[in-house]
Amino acid sequence: MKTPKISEAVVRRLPVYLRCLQLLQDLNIRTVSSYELGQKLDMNPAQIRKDLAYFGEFGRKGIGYEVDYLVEKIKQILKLDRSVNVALVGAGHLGIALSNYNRYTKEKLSIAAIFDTDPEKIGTLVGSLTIQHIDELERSVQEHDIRIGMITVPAPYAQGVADRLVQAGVKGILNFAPVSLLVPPDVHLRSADVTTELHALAYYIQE
Ligand SMILES: NC(=O)c1ccc[n+]([C@@H]2O[C@H](COP(=O)([O-])OP(=O)(O)OC[C@H]3O[C@@H](n4cnc5c(N)ncnc54)[C@H](O)[C@@H]3O)[C@@H](O)[C@H]2O)c1
Repeated sequence: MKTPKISEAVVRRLPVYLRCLQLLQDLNIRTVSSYELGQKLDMNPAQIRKDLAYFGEFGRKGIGYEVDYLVEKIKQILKLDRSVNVALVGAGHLGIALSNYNRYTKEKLSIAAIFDTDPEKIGTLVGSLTIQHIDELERSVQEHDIRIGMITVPAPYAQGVADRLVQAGVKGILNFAPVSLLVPPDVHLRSADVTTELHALAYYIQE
C-alpha cells in the first residue's frame, strides 16, 4: 500500500497512539474506542478519529478499533514493520544509557552500531555491540543499511558528526547535543533536549 503524504503533526501523533495501544495489548485489551483513547491521551477523540481515518477505515461503529489490527496498521504507516537500523555516535554517559535501553525494545527499530573516538572505549562491548572507531562509520552504515543516526557527543563535535552521518547516507538524525545543527533538506533532523524542557517548565512553576 502506498501511504499518502501526511503532515508532520500527524506523524508526531502516530507514535503516541502506538505506544498507548501497545500498553493496551500488554493488558490484553482487544478493542478500544476513540473516546477511550482520547481519555487516556488527554486528546480530543475527534482528532484521533480524523488522524486514523486518513489511512483507511480502521474503526467499527459501536465496537471501536481492534487494538492488534491498529497497532499493525500504525507500524505499517510509520514503516516500523521492517527493520530500521540506527547508529549511535558518542558512547558516553548518555549514549550508553540509550544503548542499554535499546536492548529491551520490542521494535524492529534498534541501534545496530556504536561509534566513539576514545581509544579506551573502542573495542569494548555495550550489550552485544562493539564500540567502533568513528572512521568505521561510512563502511558500517553501508553494511548494516543504517538509516538513522543518534548524536550523543559533546556540542563542539556534533556538527562534524552530523556531516559524517549525512555523507555516509543517513536520512534521519536525532541530536542530543545542545547545539543547532545544519543538514541538507532531504535529511530529517530532530533534537531532544531535557534542559530546554526544564527551562520551559521553570516558567510555569514559579510562585
Ligand atoms: N538532550 C539531552 O537531554 C541531554 C542530556 C544529557 C546530555 N546531553 C548531551 O549529550 C552529549 C553527551 O553527553 P554525555 O554526558 O554522554 O558526555 P560524555 O562525555 O560522557 O560522552 C561523550 C562521548 O562522545 C565521544 N566523542 C567525542 N567526540 C567524538 C566524535 N567526534 N566522534 C565520536 N565520539 C566522540 C567521547 O569520547 C565520549 O565517549 C553532550 O553533548 C551533552 O550535552 C544531552
